[in-house]
Amino acid sequence: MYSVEVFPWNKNFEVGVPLIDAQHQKLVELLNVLAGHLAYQSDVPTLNNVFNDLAEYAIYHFQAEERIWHAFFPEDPWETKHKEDHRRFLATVNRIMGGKTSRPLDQLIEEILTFLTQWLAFHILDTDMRMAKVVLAVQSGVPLNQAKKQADQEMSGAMKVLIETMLSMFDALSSRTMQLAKEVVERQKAEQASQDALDRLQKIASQVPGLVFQFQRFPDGRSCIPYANEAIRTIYRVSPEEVSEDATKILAAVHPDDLDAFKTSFKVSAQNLTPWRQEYRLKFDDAPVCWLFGNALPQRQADGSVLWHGFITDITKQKQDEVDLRIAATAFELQDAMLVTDANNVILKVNQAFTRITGYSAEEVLGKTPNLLSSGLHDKAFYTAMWDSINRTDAWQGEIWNRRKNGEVFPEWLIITAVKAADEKTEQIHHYVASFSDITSRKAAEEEIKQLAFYDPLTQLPNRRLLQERLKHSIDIERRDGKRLALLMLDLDRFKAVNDSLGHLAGDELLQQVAARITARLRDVDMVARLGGDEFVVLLEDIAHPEDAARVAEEIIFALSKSFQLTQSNDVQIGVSIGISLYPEHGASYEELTDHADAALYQAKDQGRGCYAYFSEDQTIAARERIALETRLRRAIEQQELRVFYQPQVDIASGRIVGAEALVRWQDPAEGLIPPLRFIPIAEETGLILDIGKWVLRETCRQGRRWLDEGLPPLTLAVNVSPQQFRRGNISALVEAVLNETGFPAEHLELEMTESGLLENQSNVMELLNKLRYQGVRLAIDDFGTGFSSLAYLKHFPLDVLKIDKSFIDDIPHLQDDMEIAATIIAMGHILGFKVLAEGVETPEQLAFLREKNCDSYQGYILSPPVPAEAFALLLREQGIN
Ligand SMILES: Nc1nc2c(ncn2[C@@H]2O[C@H](COP(=O)(O)O[C@H]3[C@@H](O)[C@H](n4cnc5c(=O)[nH]c(N)nc54)O[C@@H]3COP(=O)(O)O)[C@@H](O)[C@H]2O)c(=O)[nH]1
Repeated sequence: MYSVEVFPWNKNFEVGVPLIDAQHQKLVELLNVLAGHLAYQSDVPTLNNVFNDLAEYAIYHFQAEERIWHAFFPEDPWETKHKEDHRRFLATVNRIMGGKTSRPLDQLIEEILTFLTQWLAFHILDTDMRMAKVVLAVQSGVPLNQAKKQADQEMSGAMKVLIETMLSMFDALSSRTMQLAKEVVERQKAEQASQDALDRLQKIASQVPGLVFQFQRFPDGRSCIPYANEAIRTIYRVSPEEVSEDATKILAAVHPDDLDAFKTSFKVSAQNLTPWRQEYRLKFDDAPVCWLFGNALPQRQADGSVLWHGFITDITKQKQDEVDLRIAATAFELQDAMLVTDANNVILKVNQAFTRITGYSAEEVLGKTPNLLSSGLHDKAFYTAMWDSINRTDAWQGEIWNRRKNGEVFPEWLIITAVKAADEKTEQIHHYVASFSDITSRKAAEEEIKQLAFYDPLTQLPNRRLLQERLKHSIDIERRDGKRLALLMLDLDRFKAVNDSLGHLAGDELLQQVAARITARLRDVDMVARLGGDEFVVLLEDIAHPEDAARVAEEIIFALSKSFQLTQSNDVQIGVSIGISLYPEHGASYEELTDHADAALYQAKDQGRGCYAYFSEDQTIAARERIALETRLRRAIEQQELRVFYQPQVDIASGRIVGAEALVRWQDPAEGLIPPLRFIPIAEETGLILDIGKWVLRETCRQGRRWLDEGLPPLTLAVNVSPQQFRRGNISALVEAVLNETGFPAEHLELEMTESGLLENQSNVMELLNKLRYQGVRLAIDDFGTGFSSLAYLKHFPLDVLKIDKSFIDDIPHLQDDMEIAATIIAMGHILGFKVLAEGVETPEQLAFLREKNCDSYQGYILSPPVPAEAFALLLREQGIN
């Protein structure tokens, strides 16, 4: 509650009646409260309350007083006047209160205060005091009138003086006291307002990211920080209090390299009263350097000092970003071409290196896609794999061929990186950054290095190192696949003589031509290497038979035996010796195979020039024999030394010859009749079987026609068809041509094929057999039971005859198993609709068994071995007579 002590309660105010004095004291309190409200300029509602309190209390007090006076002065004029004074008091207070809305508040309060003061002086200190004295006298037994006189006398002197003194004091004091009170209130309000403003500012300052401060510099050089927000603790590591009187600690934190500039900047700002703006660093031993930016406005102070108000922000991150940007900008303009696209692959930015490498300026490519660089050398799968990688791993790098503006295609090493949004959750790609370098020269250098490291500079053939690596790799593959390879070690004969007589240049030229001739004779999968001097090595991969290596060796020997045309001489003759080692027979490493091929080379040389030898002598002999036989067989075919023999096929039920199997023989002029088992395998290996098969078919059909024309009974003539014929020859076309050519009826021709022949040609065998069937030819399965096929499998093929292999017949009737197998084949064959023929029947027991098992037919020595056509015709004729 506001309270200004206008009238501090005084003992002199007491009338002597305790009840009344207590109430007077309360009234004076209310008076002072009112004065306080005047001083503090309270609002109307508050004043209303005070007035109401005053009026209520006055009424209460008046009633108390009046009851006392009435008890002592009933119907006395003093009592009447006293009551009259009380009514006037209330009327005056109500009047003043009634004017409170139309008059200035302080005027109103002053008026009531004046009134109350006078009331205190004239009513309380005079009337009430006087009446109290009377009451006290009457109580002590003094008659009323005498008591009144005594009271008048007592009140006339000192009390009057007191009242007047008090009133004049009030006049003098009240206005000043009120004035002072008003000033105090004004000041308090102003202070409150400025405190509020300061609180607000501090609140704002505490939220400012950075340091808000005042810095003061005095003419004598001292400085201090009168104000700093809390940020000073984290930035400068001091409290605002530590530097409020002395700013030295701040200066101590400034980086030594920036200190002079820091001080100078304040000096200049102070001199010119221009804003202080400065970037500088702070240095603490235990932390990285931090960058600050300060900005403050200076004001000259009355004492000559300068006071800055401003703020300092930490710009370390910004500085780092600037550095990063500078680095990025510098990096962007380095040697590698750079290209930035948006998420749709539209080019947004390229650097100068891009222009230098591609020939396209930035203006020419911005807004386009990198497709304009496409060389067309990569297929769709390449780009699909590339984008797959980018989508999966956000990056791709590799070699790619692109096209320059001038059309030139060039290799580049390309790195593409997808740039995603900072918000990792969205995973949204915003840009692609590609950098690439032209690797034309690098590739050329790599190629050159590779060439030097792995190739012989004279012949451009692989060198020892490359051979070694390739052989190692090949051994791994062959081992896995169970295949074999051969290493041929070559040594040129008479090369030294050429070198010595015609010079090194001629020698070099010869070596180059030798390299070319060897290369020309090899398959793509093979390799020829030059180890140095006149030493060459040939690596043959995946060879089917050991003698294949010998064949290649012979071809090379032959190729190098022809004369060479050199610049200096037209007719240079050399030769070559070749040593052969085989994997896996002769070794399983480069060292073993080369050592053994080398050893074989010495053996070859021992046998005279222009020879080859295997590491194993047996193999050399076998290979040479086979090759010799092959050579002879070729000649035999040319010389028409082949013959067809016929072995009768007999119907078991009737015992009559119903057909014959055509079997080839070689009638060698020197050696005599050579059986097919000696030359058919070689013919298969070399492909000669195609010619032989063709000849046998033609010869058989011609003979068959002749027999028909001679009136012999019609027969089924069976011709063997090798797997090679199925695979490589167009057997259906051949059959058609031969039948047309010879006039032999298709239905009398039977083609025999082995199970393996069928299995090897699975993909198109059904189609082929159907075709042959359609042509009217009969089809038989030879050697049934020796392969892996089952009857269930064979039933799918359009076959007519099953030929039980001789091996199941041989031990009948001695081997129960074979008998059961033969019986089963016959039974099952019949169920599946095939005719069954037994091969190699030599004994009556065998024949009896077959008859018992209802086998359809047989062939075998029991009747006749294969015989020439004339002999077979005799058999037929004899049968006719019988
Ligand atoms: N692709 C071609 N293969 C042919 C051709 N001519 C023959 N051959 C195949 O050569 C293999 C050996 O034939 P060959 O020496 O003629 O032997 C046949 C018969 O002489 C022999 N045989 C017949 N009956 C008996 C007998 O009672 N005892 C016995 N020890 N041998 C007998 O069986 C051979 C017939 O075999 P097959 O062809 O399986 O019916 C042989 O595999 C011929 O196929 C040809 O022109 N092309």
